[in-house]
Formats: sequence, C-alpha cells, structure tokens
Amino acid sequence: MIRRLSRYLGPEQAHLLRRQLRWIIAATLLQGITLAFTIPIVRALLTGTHAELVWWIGGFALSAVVTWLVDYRATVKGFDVGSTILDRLRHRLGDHVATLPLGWFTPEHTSTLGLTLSKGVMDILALPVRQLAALLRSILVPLVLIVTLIVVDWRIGLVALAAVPAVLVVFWWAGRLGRRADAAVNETTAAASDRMVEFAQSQPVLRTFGRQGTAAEQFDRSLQEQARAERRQLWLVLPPLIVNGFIARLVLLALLSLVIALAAGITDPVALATLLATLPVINLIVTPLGDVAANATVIRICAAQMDAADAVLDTRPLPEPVTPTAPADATLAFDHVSFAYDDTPVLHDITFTVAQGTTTAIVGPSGGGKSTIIRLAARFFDPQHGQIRLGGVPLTGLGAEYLHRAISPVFQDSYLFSGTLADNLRLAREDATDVDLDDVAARSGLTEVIAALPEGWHSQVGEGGARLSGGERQRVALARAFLKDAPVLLLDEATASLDAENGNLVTAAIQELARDRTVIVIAHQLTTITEADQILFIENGRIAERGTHDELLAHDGGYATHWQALTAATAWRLIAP
Ligand SMILES: Nc1ncnc2c1ncn2[C@@H]1O[C@H](COP(=O)(O)OP(=O)(O)OP(=O)(O)O)[C@@H](O)[C@H]1O
Repeated sequence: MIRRLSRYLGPEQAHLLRRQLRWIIAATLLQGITLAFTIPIVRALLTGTHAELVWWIGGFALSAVVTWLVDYRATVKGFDVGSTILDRLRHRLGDHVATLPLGWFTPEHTSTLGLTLSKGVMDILALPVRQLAALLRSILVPLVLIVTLIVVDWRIGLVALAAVPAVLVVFWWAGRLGRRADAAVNETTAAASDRMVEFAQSQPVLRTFGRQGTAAEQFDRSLQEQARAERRQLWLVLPPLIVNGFIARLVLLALLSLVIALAAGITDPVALATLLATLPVINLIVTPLGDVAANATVIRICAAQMDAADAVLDTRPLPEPVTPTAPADATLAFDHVSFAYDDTPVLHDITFTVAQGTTTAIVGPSGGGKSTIIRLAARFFDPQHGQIRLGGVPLTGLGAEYLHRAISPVFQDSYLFSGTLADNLRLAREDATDVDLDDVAARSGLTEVIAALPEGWHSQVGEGGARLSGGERQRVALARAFLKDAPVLLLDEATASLDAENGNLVTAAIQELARDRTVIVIAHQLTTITEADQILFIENGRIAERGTHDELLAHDGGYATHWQALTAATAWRLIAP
C-alpha cells in the first residue's frame, strides 16, 4: 500500500510520504509512552509521596505536550501528502487516459473512470490524511504498552502479547472477505450510473413511444442489483467485526482475571499498587485492538479504489515507433486483417487497398463489422492479426502525429465540445483565420446556420453540441474535416436520420469533401454507393463480395439483394409523404 501511494506521488515527491511515516511513528510511540505514565502515577497516588506524584505528573504533562506537537506535525505532513496525491493522481490519470487507444473509451470504461476521478481519488486521499495514522496508532500504541507491562510484570505482558497474532489474523480476514464484495459493489455502482445517464438521455425517445416504464424498470433493476451488492458487502464486513470485538473482550477478561489472581497472593502494598496500576493500561491496550477490523475495512475500501486507479494506469497505450516514418502517399491498405473485441472475433482475414484519391464504399447488413473496419483504419485499436498500411508504412510505424495529420474521421457521433462554434472548428486547425472559417462554413452548408445564431461564430454550442440539431452537428463535423484538409477521409455517412433538406446539404458537402481524397465510407446514400470506385460487401466480418456497382449487380449475390432492399426503402420514403 505504501508502495502504491509512493507510485502515485512519483519519484520526486515520494520523500513526502517517507517523512510523514517517520512523524506518524514518532507520534504514536510518544502517545504510547505518555499513556504508560499512568502506571507510575497510579502507583504514586496509592503508595508514593507527594513529591513523587508531582514528578510523574510533570513527566506525563511534558510527554503529552511533545506528543501533541509531533502529532500536529504528522497531521500537517498527512495533508501535504494528501493534496499532492490529489493533484498528481488526477493529472496522471488524465495524462494516461489521453494516450489510451480510442477504442478503450467504451461507456463502461468512461463511467468507471468518472467514479475513480471523483469518489475514488477522494477515498485514496483518506489514507495519508487520516487512515495511515489511525492504523499505526491501533498497532503501535498497544505494542508500547505491552512492552511496559512486560517490564512491570512479564506474565501480564505476555498474555497481552498473545492477543496480537489473533488480531492480525482478523485484520487479514476482514480485508480478504471485503475485497470480493467491494469488486461487486464497484461494478454495480458503475452499471447503475451508466443506466441513470442512459435513462435521462433517452427520455425524449421513451416518452414519444410511451415506453418510460421499460427503461424505468431497467434502471430500477440496476439500482436493486447495486443495493443487493451493498447488502452483501455489509454482511461480509460484519463477521470479522464481531470476532474482533469478541477477541478484544476475551483478552480483557483474561488480563483482568490474571491481575486479580496475582493480587490475591501479594501482601507488599507497593507491589500491590504497581499491579493495580496496570488496570487502566490494560484497558488502553484492549480498546485500539478492538478497532483493528474497522480500520481494515476502511483501508480495504481505499485499496479497492487504488485497484481501480491502477487498472487505468496499467492499461497499455498503443505502441509508438521510436522514429516515426512519414507515409509515401495516401494509399490505404488492409493486409489479411483479423480483429476480435476481447475474445469475440469480429473481422476475419480482411484484405483490400484503397488507392490514393479513390473512394471505397463499405456496405452490408447491420453488425457485419463495417464500423470496426473504419475504427481500425483510424487506429482506435491494433488488429490481432495482419497489418494496415498508409502510404506503404504500417500504422504502428507511422506514429500518432503522422496518422492524425493524414486522417480526417467524420463519424455518426462526432463530438462537439461545450464552447463556441469557432472553438469547435479550430480544433481541426488552431491557426485558422476567420476567412478560413467562413470558407469551410460555405462548403459544408453552415453559413445560414451561423447567420441565424444570435452570436454567429461566437455562439455556444452546449455540451456535446446539444444546442444544435443533428444535421447542424454533422455539418460542423464536416466543416472541421474541410479545415483539417487531410488526404484520407474516414466517413460514416449517417444521413438517414436527417430530414430531406439537411440530408441533401450533408450529402453535397460530403461529395465535395471526398473529391481527390482517399476515402473509406460506410455508405447509405445510393449515389455514394454507385459512384464509388470499389464496393466492399461486408457480411459476418468477411468481405463477401467486392467490385464496382455494376459488377456486383451482375454477380446477383448478397450485394444485389442488399441493393434491392436499399432502393425499395428509399422509394418508399420518397412516396410516403
Ligand atoms: N466496443 C465493442 N465491444 C465489443 N463488441 C463490439 C464493440 N463494437 C462493436 N462490437 C460488435 O462487433 C460486431 C460488429 O460491429 P460493427 O459496429 O463494426 O458493425 P456494423 O456493420 O458497423 O454495424 P451497424 O451497421 O449496425 O453500425 C457487432 O457484433 C457488435 O456487437
């Protein structure tokens, strides 16, 4: 655990933790010594002189003041470590996440990451700020007092010492039992927050179709699963707490019985007073021993959050070449590529070439693997088998910078950041002038949209572009691609959900954007398909057929059937109004 905290602090700041540990150990040892003064004070009260009593009380007071000062110092150091971890861990997680493959950002990972960055980091913070000192106190203070007891009467000291291994076993047991339950709680909490976001976002669709009930049931079910996991966690935490309390009481009973038995055989008043003076110390040993299981529970919660943070930090970024190689041209080639999401194979032995400046349309039934091909071309992931090359260079040898410079992706879910319209476009090219912005706006059908907005280019688009319509968001995404002016265009032509006017505008913009570029497009528009230089018909993760539109129609296979369905659907849409 200390090693993991040091890792979060980094090599330059790890000394802060070592320094804090030294102060905590000094404070807890001093606390034990201060409490040990109880024995001579009680003995002096019962049998000593006034001068002796004053002397011991003075020693106690001095020790208490020094303890308080050292403890204060340890607390301050704890806050130093805590605030450094808060800052560094969040930054490290942020920096690392920025290097992860784009394919890592599934809804499950992003909601777990959100929990780790908020609640998780705060739980980890509790460790240096509070919990480390509490844990060391519950172990070191009893140990100092046990040593004192051994000095006073070795028999009482040894009985107290015998309790230590039993309590340590409980500590280990509490940690082990709870860890399993924590994993279930973390998983169900992430799932519930996922459902909650989905439930809120899907309200318009659900209400339109009168299906609030179904989604509410799903949301309710995930909350119930979360509550069930939390109940189970409570049940698993309980047995070690009960056993810990039982051991503490057993030790107290054994020690009290021993003191009484020993006192019965003593006649010397000073020896008797010394023996009775151990009674308050015995109580001071047993109380912290009884807190060990509770401490173990809190530490375990911190450890579970550390596991979640480590899972992110240990996710490997895609390998980057030592010396990136520039692509010779904009020809894109898939060479015997196979790919699986985790253990589920999705693409099998995909081989094709998109010559520079040509368009390849990908068509096929839903779930066949079309989007996965585009994601691989944008290097969201690396394929498990085969190679993808741009301008003769494998994507793994190209390096992120050459790749991002060469490729413009325009996907269905192109994200807009909360900020102004101009900010969103300048993501594609920071130094774009106002004239450049107006130029790409005209080419992507954005000019009227901007004219209609109260603050024009400086209008806020809202989180995720919520203040723009679907068609307007797509045109912004296209304008970004125009501005970036990359030689390769990866496109998901999702115009089906747009109205006729928006659909035509977007299609026209796409056609202009595609001119003279290397294009892979998941095609839905009939003209995009018929005008493509090459069509790949993807079915069940394989290239089932390939060729031009006329060749594939003549072949009269899966593509021809797919085409008939597409044209029928389009004709129906045109006639229906
Ligand atoms: N991130 C993911 N993790 C696991 N499986 C995935 C993931 N993305 C897609 N899949 C699965 O991979 C298969 C191919 O999906 P893909 O999105 O590539 O198909 P598609 O042909 O583009 O479908 P559509 O036309 O419906 O968008 C599907 O079975 C899908 O469920």
